[in-house]
Amino acid sequence: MFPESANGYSFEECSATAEWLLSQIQIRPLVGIVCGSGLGRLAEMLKDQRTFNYSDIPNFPQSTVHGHAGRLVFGTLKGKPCVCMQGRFHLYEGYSIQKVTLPIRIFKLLGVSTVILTNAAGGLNLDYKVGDIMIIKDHINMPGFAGNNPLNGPNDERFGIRFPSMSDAYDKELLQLAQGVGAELGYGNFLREGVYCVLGGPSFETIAECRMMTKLGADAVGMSTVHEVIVARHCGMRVLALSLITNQAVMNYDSQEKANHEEVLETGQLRAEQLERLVTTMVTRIQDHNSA
Ligand SMILES: O=P(O)(O)O[C@@H]1C[C@H](O)[C@@H](CO)O1
Ligand SMILES: Nc1nc2[nH]cnc2c(=O)[nH]1
Repeated sequence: MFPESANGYSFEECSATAEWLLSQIQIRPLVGIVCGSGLGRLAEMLKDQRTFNYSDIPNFPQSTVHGHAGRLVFGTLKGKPCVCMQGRFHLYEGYSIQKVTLPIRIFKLLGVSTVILTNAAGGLNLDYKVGDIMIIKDHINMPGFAGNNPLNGPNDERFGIRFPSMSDAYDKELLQLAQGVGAELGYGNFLREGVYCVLGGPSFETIAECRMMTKLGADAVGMSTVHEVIVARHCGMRVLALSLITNQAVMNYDSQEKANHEEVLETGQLRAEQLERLVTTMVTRIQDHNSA
């Protein structure tokens, strides 16, 4: 069925990883950041860094994708304690969905209350341009429709409830803050708000699939984030998620365009600085909450 069966890491295993990390660092992060494909430079903005290779962290999977460095970076952004994943895990790497989302539970156990996720995505909305930044207001979870949900398996109430709502997945206050900060920074003409649709990847989508997703109400398509959002909300953290539109999804049979990972990484480089400024400014303005 799905890789490595339904069961994830136990609360005790997650706690062991979190305690190992806490024993190595002085700071107690309040904000957790996940960097999308080609967007890892964000982690370099942190001051007083303490960096761990994923290979050195107990229970952590390894990054296998170009553009995902595979490092967990602790530090401060304008004085606010943060932890940043410089590289995330994806279903198509062959990891179970529980393994893909393990770091989010570790964030929670480290004391994080707000999670900011970034990703690279294909633009489905015909008004979107390459280089637009889309604040995610909602998602469509395609693997979830097929029964692949990170909360499958026994529920441990120490993380969260059995049946969490997802109608409030994306925090409205953070979304407004992102809009406000974006306007202040002069990003008005490339800042969007829309619906992200996740697929398993690693193949990019067909023209018919893109047309279908557009009809379903998706504005952008990608291969990550949603599973992390579900796990973050399950354990009560607030979520903001941003998609960088790195390429236009191919919607026409006459088109010669083909989605490719190189273009995704190149667009990441072009907009990295603006995305970094948006995230860092937001982090300084976030009010701390203990839970959502
Ligand atoms: O980690 P993200 O969602 O940013 O990565 C996207 C999806 C694939 O991993 C890759 C395709 O180019 O970029
Ligand atoms: N599925 C998918 N993921 C992406 N990540 C970046 N661009 C794309 C895309 O066009 N499709």
